[in-house]
Amino acid sequence: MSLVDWSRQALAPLGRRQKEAKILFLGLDNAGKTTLLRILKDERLVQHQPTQFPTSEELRVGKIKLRAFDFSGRQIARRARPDYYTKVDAVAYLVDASNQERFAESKRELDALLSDEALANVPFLVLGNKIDIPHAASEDELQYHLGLTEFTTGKGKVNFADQTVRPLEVFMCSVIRKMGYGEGLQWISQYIKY
Ligand SMILES: Nc1nc2c(ncn2[C@@H]2O[C@H](COP(=O)(O)OP(=O)(O)OP(=O)(O)O)[C@@H](O)[C@H]2O)c(=O)[nH]1
Ligand SMILES: [Mg+2]
Repeated sequence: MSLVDWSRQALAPLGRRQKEAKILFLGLDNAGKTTLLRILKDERLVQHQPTQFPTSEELRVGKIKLRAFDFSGRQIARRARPDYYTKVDAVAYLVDASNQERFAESKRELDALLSDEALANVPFLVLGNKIDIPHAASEDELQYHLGLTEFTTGKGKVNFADQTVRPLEVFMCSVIRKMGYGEGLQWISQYIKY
């Protein structure tokens, strides 16, 4: 930690600042992570270059303050992330639901994340994006291809008495139409504890 960072931390008023939850936006390249993050951040729909370096943004979902981390989905960059995997409160995993050819690849990546020790018990929101494209997979089809059919935990209110399973749900969305992801983020925000 640099001296500047250290003094900034030391001077932050204790307990006054609301805690930020840490959420990772993951998924293959071209899934729509950066487009979603930009819309959440400043409501703007912008065409992006593929992400090169991780960035982070502060967001708000309801009362919850989030620090969202956006990564490159390209394979070569995926290995460089473990540093970011500590103390994660939630993962939003995006899949391009219109690109059936990459479902198997997306499943492999998702499986690797779900079995990553550092992310054990972290709630996962799977967003099936691009449903504005006519041949996009349905929610059932996507669940099937990602091998999640048996593992989703329910979209309703949380039953906190049963905390033995990792919260995991699939929500379909179209980021460019600004629909669907709001419900997903509301759902996952129930699991973010303070
Ligand atoms: N049709 C459609 N296209 C979308 C949607 N969301 C994103 N896109 C497009 O998908 C492409 C990739 O979007 P990005 O947000 O850059 O994808 P990314 O996941 O950040 O990709 P990397 O940074 O390479 O990992 C862009 O051309 C977007 O405009 C959507 O809901 N529908
Ligand atoms: Mg990106």
